[in-house]
Amino acid sequence: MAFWTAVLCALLASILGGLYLLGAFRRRRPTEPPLDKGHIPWLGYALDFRKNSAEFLKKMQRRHGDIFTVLIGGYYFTFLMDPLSFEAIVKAPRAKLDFEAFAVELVTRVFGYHPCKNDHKIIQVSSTKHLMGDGLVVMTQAMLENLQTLMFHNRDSGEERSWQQDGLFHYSYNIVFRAGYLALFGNEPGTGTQSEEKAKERDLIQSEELFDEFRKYDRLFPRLAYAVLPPRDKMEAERLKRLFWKVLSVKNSREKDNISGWISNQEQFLAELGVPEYMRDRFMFLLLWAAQGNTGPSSFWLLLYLMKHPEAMQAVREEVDNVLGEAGQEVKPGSPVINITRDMLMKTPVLDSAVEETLRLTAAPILIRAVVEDLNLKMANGREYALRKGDRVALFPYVAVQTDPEVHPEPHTFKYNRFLNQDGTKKDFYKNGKKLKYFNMPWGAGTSICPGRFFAVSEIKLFVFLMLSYYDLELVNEKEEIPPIDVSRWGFGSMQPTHDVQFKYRLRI
Ligand code: HEM
Repeated sequence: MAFWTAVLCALLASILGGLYLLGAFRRRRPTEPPLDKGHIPWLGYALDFRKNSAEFLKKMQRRHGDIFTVLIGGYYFTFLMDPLSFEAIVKAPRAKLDFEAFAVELVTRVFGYHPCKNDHKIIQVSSTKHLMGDGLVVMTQAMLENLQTLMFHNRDSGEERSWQQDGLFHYSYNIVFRAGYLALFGNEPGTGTQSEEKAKERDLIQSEELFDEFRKYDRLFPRLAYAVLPPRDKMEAERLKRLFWKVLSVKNSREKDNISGWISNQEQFLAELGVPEYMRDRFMFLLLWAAQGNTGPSSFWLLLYLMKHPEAMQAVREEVDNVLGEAGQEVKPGSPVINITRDMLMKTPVLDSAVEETLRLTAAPILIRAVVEDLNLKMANGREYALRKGDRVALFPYVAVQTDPEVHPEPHTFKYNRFLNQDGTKKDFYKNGKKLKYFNMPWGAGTSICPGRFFAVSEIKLFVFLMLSYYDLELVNEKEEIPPIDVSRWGFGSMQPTHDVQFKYRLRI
């Protein structure tokens, strides 16, 4: 009898435990945000969220207002949709809201890298030194040289004087990815003129191959991150991961010239902390992904918007020509390639606004923090909400602010000078009559803000600068509409189009 009682108790306990895990007992407490668990136990709204996060969140916002908690794949996410209240999340101390807990899981799954507790600090220190200030001057120069090698390697062959055709997304992503990769991870070594030419040739070939493999991984990435890859794609992702670990390995990098301080410093820091070499190889893959997965797509969108908006193209072209003129440079036949310095890139308010506008429309990260201890969240309207330990808090600025018509009128229209006042100074943005601190958040915010943002903007601007200075650009079909955003990638940074757009380019001189 006692035996059967024990079995019954164990059964009951496991059923109750199972139901608890499935979220059956969770009820909204009086001070908590509205709770919506959906209809599927444990999964909650995972399928709707995964299908189109932006549409799902807009629907929830209409239903529940500016703060709500939803169940997604076993986790309770509280979404805060009021940008006036973002500060409370962004500035919360790590002891209360932690961004790393979530990142650890993702990074292990997608890069095979097991984070150590100093990673974030190492990234921050190296980025401040090498991707900002004086470090950025060096990186801008390296990026420029590699862009020029890739874009003009057959300049004298006469080939580029006639119209060339390509997909604009493919072209932009390819060039910006490869130039960024070479600027960060170094070039093939070459000594003497002959072998220098050979080294450049090897750079061209190797970076092209790497880009092809990167794109394969890129396409798998959203489903890999959500852990929903079918077995065959999972195997392919595994193959690609191993390939990147090998190509970017510490051992291979020792053979390179011009490896950036950003890469070598971080590798050295990890080595000093005793992180084994095979794990450092994996970290390099993480860095490649973070550094090269967004800038190419963003460059594509910017060029496309400029081509679809002649008044924007004209304004940016004029600015680029003026900056070149002021620096005493001109693009003319037989002249050496132009030199674009960091200083020159600081004198382009119109291009800056066009970049910012492009990112507003096409960069859509989701910021996620784990709630480390129970806490009260104070909203800008004075209301307070209790957040539970173990839940997650999330911001999706693309919906909450970047496309809010009150903050950015006609939010889905590209306006190249949206971020500028008449006198060329930077504009302020308001909601409910209050000035917003967070009105565009392509880089995230707070401790997890993108440490490569200044370099990223330099990369995009250099690319556009060169494209506009050297080439006439036209869409093959001028009437072609701007393609929609691929909604499967919401939350991962720069969005990609559902399909490419054919364009033509020809040397202007
Ligand atoms: C248009 C281009 C880019 C966009 C839109 C972008 C956006 C972002 C965002 C939204 C995050 C994380 C936010 C979060 O988790 O809260 C991030 C992280 C990061 N980004 Fe960027 N990024 C870009 C380019 C770059 C470049 C060029 C580099 C480096 C050369 C870079 C390096 C990193 C790194 C290392 C992290 C992780 C930081 C950490 O975990 O401590 N990014 N980026």
